[in-house]
Amino acid sequence: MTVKDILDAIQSKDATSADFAALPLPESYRAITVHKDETEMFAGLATRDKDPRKSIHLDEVPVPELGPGEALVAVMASSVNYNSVWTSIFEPLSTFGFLERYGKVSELTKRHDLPYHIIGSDLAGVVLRTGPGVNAWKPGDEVVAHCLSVELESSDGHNDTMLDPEQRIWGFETNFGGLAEIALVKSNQLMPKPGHLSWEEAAAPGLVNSTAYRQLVSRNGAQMKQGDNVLIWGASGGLGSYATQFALAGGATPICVVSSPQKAEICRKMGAELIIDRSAEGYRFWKDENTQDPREWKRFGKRIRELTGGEDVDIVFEHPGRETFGASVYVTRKGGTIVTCASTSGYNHEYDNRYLWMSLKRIIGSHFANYREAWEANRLIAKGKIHPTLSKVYSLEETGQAAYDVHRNLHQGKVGVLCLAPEEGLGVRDEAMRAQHIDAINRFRNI
Ligand SMILES: C/C=C/C(=O)SCCNC(=O)CCNC(=O)[C@H](O)C(C)(C)COP(=O)(O)OP(=O)(O)OC[C@H]1O[C@@H](n2cnc3c(N)ncnc32)[C@H](O)[C@@H]1OP(=O)(O)O
Ligand SMILES: NC(=O)C1=CN([C@@H]2O[C@H](COP(=O)(O)OP(=O)(O)OC[C@H]3O[C@@H](n4cnc5c(N)ncnc54)[C@H](OP(=O)(O)O)[C@@H]3O)[C@@H](O)[C@H]2O)C=CC1
Repeated sequence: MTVKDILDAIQSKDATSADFAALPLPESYRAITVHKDETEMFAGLATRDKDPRKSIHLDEVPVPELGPGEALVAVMASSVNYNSVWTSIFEPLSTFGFLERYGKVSELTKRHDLPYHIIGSDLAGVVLRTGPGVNAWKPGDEVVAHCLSVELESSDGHNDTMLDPEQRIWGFETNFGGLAEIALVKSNQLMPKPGHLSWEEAAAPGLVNSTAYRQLVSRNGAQMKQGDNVLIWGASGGLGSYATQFALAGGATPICVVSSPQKAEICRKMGAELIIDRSAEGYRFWKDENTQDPREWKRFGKRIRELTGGEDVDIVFEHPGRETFGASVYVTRKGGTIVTCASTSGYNHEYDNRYLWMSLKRIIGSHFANYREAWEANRLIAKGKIHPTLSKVYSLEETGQAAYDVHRNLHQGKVGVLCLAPEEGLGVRDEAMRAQHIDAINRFRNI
């Protein structure tokens, strides 16, 4: 039995759940990995010069044992997230520490502590097997998976599962991720695959869409409302392309920050009208490595006021971190919110706290999403209210290049990866709905 037989079953129109359940599992499968004995390979290099193409490998690996509450999924497509870039450059720390720590939780979690890390935090595919205690999903189900892995043995996580002390990001802080032909997930990561999308389109939104939903829309985040002005950094990037759609769909006004006319055009195509090209404007929020320039914050704020007709922003959707955070705090309206989920340009932020406390602003930390938030975000995709922002699709063999593109900010929106899917465009089950939204689905393609 090989993965080819699995693919044949998925592509045959009449395979039933019983047929999938009867398919023997292969002994091994192909997966994107980083290697524990290479974690020092980039020592001494600047972040920018650490090249994911050198650390990312395509290996044949054994199928992991299936535990209670888990599912093995045949992965048709996945996508590249920035967390896989971090893993591949071993920053801010090697992810093998996470696997070692997880391996100590129980006899079963020991499986995760391996000399290789199978990475990837998105997938679209078909359930192959479910473990004991799984009733909601069965072999043959077409699914996407969100990346929240929780144990939920402590009371702490039972109001909001993101607060579980054993909360992990699957494929980053756990092994057996989605950039592979087969993945191991907890069954409470599974959600229905939107029928109007191909495998690679369905795999693209997952992580960033759920994150942007919690960060901007959810009561756990900024609770955006109609009429809010929302400043969105990297508005045509992974997170930003969903934040922009949420702002528009929710009756808010996005002020999109991008770094090229091409990216500005993408934002216009999404329906945004207020756009700032940070490269063209030449903002230098830092005079040197240690000193910010408040005059530049003010120049940025003035530009926002010009665009909004004199208003400041209610919410800043933050993730660049050190480079922009001082400006983000400054330009937020009195009583407004800066909601942050990352620090791509550096995690030691500096801002002038007088502008925070005197103007009663709030900083909210946000991280991924709980199952319900991920479900609601996926539901919006399934209803055609929010669309994938897939630009380019790579083969599994080319994942290193795909991660390099994201690391170097050469991409737009999301970058997809075909895993078992032999070509793009497969897996669409609802052609009528697709036809209704085809222009929006293709907005980011091949630009
Ligand atoms: C969905 C996608 C998301 C993304 O893309 S996010 C971007 C990528 N992710 C990242 O860049 C984050 C990567 N992770 C990290 O950098 C680290 O992961 C953290 C900085 C988040 C945490 O570091 P750590 O070393 O794990 O945590 P500690 O808490 O500093 O150290 C653990 C030890 O410190 C003890 N400790 C914790 N809090 C306290 C306290 N308040 N007072 C005293 N001790 C404390 C603990 O118990 C434990 O101890 P013991 O080692 O003995 O188990
Ligand atoms: N905590 C969480 O749950 C999550 C955290 N993240 C983190 O968020 C970050 C962004 O992820 P994602 O959106 O997928 O990445 P992308 O690279 O797809 O998009 C980020 C965008 O941010 C902009 N940007 C990058 N650097 C700077 C800078 N120095 N100043 C201003 N803008 C900048 C770029 O847009 P432009 O050049 O056009 O301005 C870029 O397109 C990563 O660090 C990632 O790890 C991501 C998802 C979930």
